[in-house]
Amino acid sequence: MPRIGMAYMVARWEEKAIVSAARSRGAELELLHMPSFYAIIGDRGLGAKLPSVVLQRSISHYVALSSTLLLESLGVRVVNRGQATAAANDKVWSLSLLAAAGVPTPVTGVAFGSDAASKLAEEIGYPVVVKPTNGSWGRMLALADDWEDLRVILEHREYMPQPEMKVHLIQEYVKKPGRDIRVTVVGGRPVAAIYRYSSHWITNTARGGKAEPAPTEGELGELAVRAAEAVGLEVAGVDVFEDPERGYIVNEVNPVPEFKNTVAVTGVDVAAEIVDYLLELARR
Ligand SMILES: Nc1ncnc2c1ncn2[C@@H]1O[C@H](COP(=O)(O)OP(=O)(O)OP(=O)(O)O)[C@@H](O)[C@H]1O
Repeated sequence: MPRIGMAYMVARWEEKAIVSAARSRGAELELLHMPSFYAIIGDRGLGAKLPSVVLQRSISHYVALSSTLLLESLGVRVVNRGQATAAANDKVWSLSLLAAAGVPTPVTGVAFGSDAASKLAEEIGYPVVVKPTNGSWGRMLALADDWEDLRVILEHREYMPQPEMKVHLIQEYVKKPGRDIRVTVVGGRPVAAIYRYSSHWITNTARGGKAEPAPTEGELGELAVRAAEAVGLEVAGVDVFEDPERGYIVNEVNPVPEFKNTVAVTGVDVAAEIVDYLLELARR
């Protein structure tokens, strides 16, 4: 049996499900607890003692990226790769890759000062969404119906000390039908999909929306796979909006997706799909 591993920080529902899926396949999944882990960059001797394939599940974007790059320097094959994780963690980077691959996305612009941001919002057309380039769980997302709203949002951002707050990512507001879609892609296949409903415009389940199964076959699944591939992700949570005129458009791709709700709603064993993919890579 090939050796596989999982880099993690805290064992959420997902990490526990991955451990059980490996156990039920008789596979040994070695747990690499990132807060206790350290290594010299490029130490191939240490790399030889580690599992040849490691799944990255660290909850912090920063730890996930740095520990992936560190493990890669030791010669470990990490899922997802560092390059893909870096791109997915940055909305400007990932949206650029999606656009280059011809994957439809919300019209998005970037401005680096308040005047420029106001001109950009005019060009995109109100209402607009302002989001951090590296956010998750819908944190710090703001909706501006007009210039007055945008002025207040930009003023708040100007006073925030974080340098990334000077990068204004402004996006058209997509008139989605009270829901969005999360497609989970593993190894180039759309394994499960759910609709996430909410009366609030932020429909992520992380904010408490309800969910239902969505189809994985056909256009939706194919688009999600193209999006994951464009960013180089092997395991991905692809967030898709339904636009009344353009149809499916990809909002973003997540490199360490949560899938508890997806499993509860669809019954698909996402953890088993991930473990099978790791085992397949480790056997190569
Ligand atoms: N341009 C938009 N138009 C309409 N709704 C949007 C738009 N952008 C985001 N939303 C809503 O806000 C939610 C969160 O947005 P987004 O996914 O960009 O934020 P996030 O912080 O990266 O969340 P996560 O990474 O947890 O999915 C989306 O699921 C969607 O419901």
